[in-house]
Amino acid sequence: MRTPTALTIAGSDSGGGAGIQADLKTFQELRAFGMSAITAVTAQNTLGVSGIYPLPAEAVRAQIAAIGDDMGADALKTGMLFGADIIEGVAEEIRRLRWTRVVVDPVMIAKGGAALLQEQAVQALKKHLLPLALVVTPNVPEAETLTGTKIGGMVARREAARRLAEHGARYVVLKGGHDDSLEGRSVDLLFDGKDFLEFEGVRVSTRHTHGTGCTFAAALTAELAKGSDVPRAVEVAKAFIQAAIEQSLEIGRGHGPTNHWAYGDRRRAAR
Ligand SMILES: Nc1ncnc2c1ncn2[C@@H]1O[C@H](COP(=O)(O)OP(=O)(O)OP(=O)(O)O)[C@@H](O)[C@H]1O
Ligand SMILES: Cc1ncc(CO)c(N)n1
Repeated sequence: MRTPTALTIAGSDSGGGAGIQADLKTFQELRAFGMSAITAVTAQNTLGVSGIYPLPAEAVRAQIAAIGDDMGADALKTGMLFGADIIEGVAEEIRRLRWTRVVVDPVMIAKGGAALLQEQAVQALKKHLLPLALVVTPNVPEAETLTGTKIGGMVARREAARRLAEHGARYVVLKGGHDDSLEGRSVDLLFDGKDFLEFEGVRVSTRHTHGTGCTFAAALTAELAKGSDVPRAVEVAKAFIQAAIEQSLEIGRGHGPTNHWAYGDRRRAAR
């Protein structure tokens, strides 16, 4: 069998819990060959972001072109893109290379409040990238920014998912990490343009949730690279992040990373 390949176009997290580092660890755990195009370097740990150093849009395009013109990618995800010029360059490369298994994680703000996407870049994301997305994976605040509406509970989440699909994304996963209206549960909503599916997990009481969104989207991308359809890929991604949050590593003094090998450990133990 040909080796499945997965590409992440995202920012580097020096702390290793989010961004490129979370993505590559997740790809590896799920047996997809991981490749990366770095958009920005962040100085970051479990306490917060202390520096952001974006790369020129040209450098991001060159990395994507180097991969696309030789190795190809069975699926890709985008994470922190920072600026409108980077977004436009990424969108042009995705179109040029005719990549279709595209997961757009519309990363905007780090847990500590640092802006990972410039305000004026939100329009560029909507205009250039959402139409290329097979799946878009906003959390609740990101969906609020993208739709310009306040999202209070499950009914509002469904409405927001419909609106996001109108921007061109084929599937929308509106994640539930920030929705504490459902006591004891964290429920992700999948919309395919017609029907809704819900993916439910037990809400873990922990502060170690740094990089949950990146890790979830990376697991989804790895499964798509291996040929899964979107609902199945979301199911695996949900199980992957659930294990990674439950089996926390207790690293750092703040919001620690999730455990990227927990899902694999569970699978091996179950055999
Ligand atoms: N405390 C929790 N317990 C169980 N699952 C959780 C918890 N927090 C988040 N999740 C799950 O983790 C995944 C990511 O969701 P979340 O909404 O937190 O993403 P995010 O805000 O984009 O993450 P980040 O910005 O930290 O990378 C979803 O599948 C969500 O249901
Ligand atoms: C580089 C990077 N990407 C994404 C996130 C969101 O978790 C983060 N904190 N850092």
